[in-house]
Amino acid sequence: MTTVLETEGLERRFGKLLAVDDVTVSIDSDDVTSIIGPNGAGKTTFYNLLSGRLKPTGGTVHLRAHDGTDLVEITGMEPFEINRKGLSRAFQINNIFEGLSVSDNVRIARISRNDRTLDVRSVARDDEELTAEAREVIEMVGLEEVAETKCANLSHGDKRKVEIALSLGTDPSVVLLDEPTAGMNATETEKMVDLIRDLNEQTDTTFVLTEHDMGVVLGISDRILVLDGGELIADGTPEEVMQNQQVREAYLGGEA
Ligand SMILES: Nc1ncnc2c1ncn2[C@@H]1O[C@H](COP(=O)(O)OP(=O)(O)OP(=O)(O)O)[C@@H](O)[C@H]1O
Repeated sequence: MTTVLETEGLERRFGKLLAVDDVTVSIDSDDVTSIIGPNGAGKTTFYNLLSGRLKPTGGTVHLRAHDGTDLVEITGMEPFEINRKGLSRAFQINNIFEGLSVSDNVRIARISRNDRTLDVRSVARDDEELTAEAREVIEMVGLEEVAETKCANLSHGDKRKVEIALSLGTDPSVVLLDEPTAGMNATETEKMVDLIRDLNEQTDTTFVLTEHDMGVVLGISDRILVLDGGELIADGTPEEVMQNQQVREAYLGGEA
């Protein structure tokens, strides 16, 4: 077991409200981890604290960088710095350049990763390397057939794959996904679940996701973290979490 991401006593207050309340977790690199909880439980705030969009009012966050052996503290860093350290958040499609092809989108993600500038000459000079790197990422997510298609013309499912490709293009140690199957039909959902599981197993990247669809959560997760009222009320395997009485009451209304 290798810890890739760790929070200790993480807290975020908004006035009197504790949106994230003393959350301590360590995420294992072998696991696909899902974060669930009812509306307002603190999932988005937790993600925002991990990715640097919000500063915590207490506690710490540590990350194992892609090429590093030790955990480094990322608490309070700016989002771009955290991204450079190896934590990438895949937003729901809105960071894709719709007018560009899949391949060009991934090339841009690689350029930002490699500290290359968007200067045309430097892109041209690095062209072969960049193209090979982009192709590798595109193959990882299974978008070879639409590599030269403009993103605006892709299906919803393929756009979500591009979003994952953009994250992978930055060589992350951890990718945070926001509801990766939202808006997908059953076939697309199944393919996305398989893709995330395969990538988690076959790459050095660890996937963490928030998801409302319990079918997806149970199908994809090695481990589930349950937030309620900002507190971590359960942390375990799907079986353990589904058996947890507090989870049944708080999250599933005691019906499960
Ligand atoms: N910027 C903010 N200012 C004040 N309160 C906030 C802010 N952001 C979130 N909150 C509050 O913090 C709590 C947690 O919200 P958060 O969005 O993190 O929950 P969530 O689990 O992501 O919910 P959902 O599933 O509905 O997206 C809620 O009570 C919310 O109203």
